[in-house]
Amino acid sequence: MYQYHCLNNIAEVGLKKFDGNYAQTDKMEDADAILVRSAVMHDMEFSDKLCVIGRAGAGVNNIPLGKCSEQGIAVFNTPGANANGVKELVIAGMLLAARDIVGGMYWVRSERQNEDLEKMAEKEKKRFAGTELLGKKLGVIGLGAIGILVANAAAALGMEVYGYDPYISVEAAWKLSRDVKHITDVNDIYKECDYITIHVPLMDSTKGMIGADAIAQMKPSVVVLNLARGPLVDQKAIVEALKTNRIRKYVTDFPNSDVASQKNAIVIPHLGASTEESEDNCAVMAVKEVRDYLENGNIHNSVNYPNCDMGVCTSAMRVAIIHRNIPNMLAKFTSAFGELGINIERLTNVTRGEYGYVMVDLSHMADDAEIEKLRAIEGVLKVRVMK
Ligand SMILES: NC(=O)C1=CN([C@@H]2O[C@H](COP(=O)(O)OP(=O)(O)OC[C@H]3O[C@@H](n4cnc5c(N)ncnc54)[C@H](O)[C@@H]3O)[C@@H](O)[C@H]2O)C=CC1
Ligand SMILES: O=C(O)CCC(=O)C(=O)O
Repeated sequence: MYQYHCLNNIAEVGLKKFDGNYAQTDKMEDADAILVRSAVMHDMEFSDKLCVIGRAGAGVNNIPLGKCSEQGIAVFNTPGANANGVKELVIAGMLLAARDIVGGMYWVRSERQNEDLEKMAEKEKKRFAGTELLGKKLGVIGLGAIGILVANAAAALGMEVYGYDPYISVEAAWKLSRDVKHITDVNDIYKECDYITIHVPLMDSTKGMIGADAIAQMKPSVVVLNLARGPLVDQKAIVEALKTNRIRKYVTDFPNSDVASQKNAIVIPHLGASTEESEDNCAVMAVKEVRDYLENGNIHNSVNYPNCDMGVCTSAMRVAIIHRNIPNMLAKFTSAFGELGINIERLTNVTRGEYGYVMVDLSHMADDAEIEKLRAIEGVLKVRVMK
């Protein structure tokens, strides 16, 4: 029986994918698996029992990846599962910035008892007028699951789309509309575009990516959109730019008091992935990944360990070993099994950066004492047995 613990609300349709071999626990220390959305996990301690964290979403900046890797805890996310939800909010954000729809709605509400409302509306509407998206230049920074959808949708709306992503995957490049102009210098986006939207992960290398230098190059009429993570945009610089009308609007999904106090900020309470569809997709994908890992040792969409798939074990026993990626590890494992007189029927060894992962299907069951010998090998971080 496996136990899982939810740090956030995880959609029911996903939790239902756990079968009778799983029970939910309120105690994190008892869990084999944790499911999480945005809860910040950096100060949490993890028990030796914990094998896997399933992030029902894309960003993993709330999870201490280094600590997890060192403790042999696999971390998964759900690439693309909420991308459409975010894309639609980005398009909505551009529309809300282009015309003062919200200001107009508030005005109508404030005058709702006025008998002349209909007539007044025709007179007052010029205060809320704006521009169209058609023909405007949109710069998309980061062409992953979300950036691609935004770029393609904007191109379909008749925008001139500039795309920048020096690390774009081949698969992503195939999905990108041919109407999207490939930009190799992000400064061209800052200088040229009427709308700029950022869709990169928050990492040391991307923190403050849009700062005072970038803003200084932008047109004063620019709208900057950040539905990725607050700190990607230097908060002091953006507040200053809003105060001095150096930019037209800032649309963000990440509220803080300073930004929310600015007249030209459109601030949303982290709603990008808060749609029924995105929540369901993320939960279902996360549970699937967690189950495949716990039951079969297979790794898909891990952000800290290499992908690995040996299907379902048909041998007497499967052993999965997370280890440091240092010389001679494989030789130590195979000779350990040899000394025990256990035949290896299948073996996969994959590495990623500092870590390696070995899965072996064995002809005979190894007992607990024999498995302990594997755990004692220097460089081994976690050993799991699946029968
Ligand atoms: N507001 C919300 O509710 C949501 C926000 N997000 C945020 O959006 C981010 C992106 O999500 P996805 O598109 O699903 O991730 P993704 O991993 O599919 O795409 C990220 C892209 O950024 C690119 N990239 C990395 N560093 C870059 C740099 N310095 N310059 C340009 N491109 C760079 C990568 O090559 C990759 O193509 C997530 O990391 C998360 O922080 C994601 C989902 C929901
Ligand atoms: O679960 C959520 O609502 C947060 C979504 C998000 O920010 C992400 O997937 O990176």
